[in-house]
Amino acid sequence: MRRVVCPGSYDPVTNGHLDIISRASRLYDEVVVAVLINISKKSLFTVDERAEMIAEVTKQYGNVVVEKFHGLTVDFCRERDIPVIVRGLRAVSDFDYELQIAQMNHQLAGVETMFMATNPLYSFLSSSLVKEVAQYGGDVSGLVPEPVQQRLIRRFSQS
Ligand SMILES: O=C(O)c1ccc2[nH]nc(Br)c2c1
Repeated sequence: MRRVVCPGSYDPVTNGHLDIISRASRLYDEVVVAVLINISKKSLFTVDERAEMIAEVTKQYGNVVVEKFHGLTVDFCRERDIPVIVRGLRAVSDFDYELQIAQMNHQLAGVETMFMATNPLYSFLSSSLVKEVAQYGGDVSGLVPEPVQQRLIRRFSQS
């Protein structure tokens, strides 16, 4: 079974992420979306909320599973015998960092990284920017899945 992992913080999942996940789900037998638990980084949504949102918006693909992890991505891959990481590249500016991480992951554990060019519609998109816009009442429809938009509206109306 050809399995890949799509690691990230997904705080929250955006349509850019979903574009990569959906395309990977058509290329591989199973896509494991690995939500990073990073206690040193303040997040808007808890890791469980983030995982729930991803599971909700990917369930129609039928071959996407969502897991949570902390530590090195290559350790996650080793523990689950997953040989490939899939990462999106939004713009040239992503490449330097992503190449460095990919080379380190190969050095550490022989894990390969397959890069996918994100849909140009989402090249400007990041979870951080979406949160910033939503925090000030900006309309992020079309940038995040509808359930995520609703959660953003609720979250910022509470604060
Ligand atoms: O949302 C982010 O922070 C983020 C980062 C890096 C990324 N690469 N490809 C995608 Br889609 C992507 C999204």
